[in-house]
Amino acid sequence: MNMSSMIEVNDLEKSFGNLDVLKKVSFNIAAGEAVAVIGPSGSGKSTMLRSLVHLEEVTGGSIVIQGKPLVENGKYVSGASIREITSSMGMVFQHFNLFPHLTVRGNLELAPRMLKRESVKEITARSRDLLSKVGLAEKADVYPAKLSGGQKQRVAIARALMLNPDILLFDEPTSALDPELTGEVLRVIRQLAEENMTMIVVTHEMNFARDVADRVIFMDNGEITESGTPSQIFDHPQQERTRVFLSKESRL
Ligand SMILES: Nc1ncnc2c1ncn2[C@@H]1O[C@H](COP(=O)(O)OP(=O)(O)OP(=O)(O)O)[C@@H](O)[C@H]1O
Repeated sequence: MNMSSMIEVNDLEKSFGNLDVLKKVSFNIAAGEAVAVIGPSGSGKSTMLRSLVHLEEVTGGSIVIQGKPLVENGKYVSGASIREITSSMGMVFQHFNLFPHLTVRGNLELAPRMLKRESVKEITARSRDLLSKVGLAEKADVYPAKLSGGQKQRVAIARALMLNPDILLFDEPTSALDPELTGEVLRVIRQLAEENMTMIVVTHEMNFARDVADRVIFMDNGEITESGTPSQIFDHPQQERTRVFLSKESRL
């Protein structure tokens, strides 16, 4: 095993009935790498990401997280190990998934308080720090309904950071936002990348993928058809399908 490998995926397969959504997908993510996953709608990007945190069952292949097997021969390991392994990963969803009945601070503190790994004092200190980090210190006692989409997503990122994840997974974090609100969210993700957080970002934001990612993975029809530096993918795409996709992406 490569010791700096945070995620190793080999021949991952997923079918919904007759539909093969992931067809022997393989990739590695190194510690500190920021990887953007791009590709046409329905190509399997979200399914791939969700498989890493057991939000999907898979039908074949293996996943190893920080040297620990999570999926072997298409089967997740036992329940306790799944929770232990997936707890090293934080996930941010397209639709924020905040708890509407909890304040911003309540959203951040819920999981750490339930886990009881540290004192309430430590938890409240960290939620204050993380809300400052995402520029929302003054919103701690507000309910999500009172926030803009961009603010909600920044709360969701702070919440994901509360459990000190080693890896962050973003599933189209700006796709539900009005264009004028994407910048504030992308800035936070960019800052995390600059701090060398290991991350996978599924995105339709081509400029972001080009500027922030260390590596870009292109998925098409359930397969990784290209992987390389942003310059390799955007300036010299090898595959005709990649060229067609990039030329159609209106935000490029
Ligand atoms: N629960 C499900 N049951 C059946 N089919 C599903 C299910 N979830 C996803 N699919 C199908 O799997 C395929 C891949 O979906 P996925 O969401 O992973 O693609 P994607 O690349 O993330 O697309 P997008 O960019 O539109 O979000 C699609 O054809 C989708 O319709």
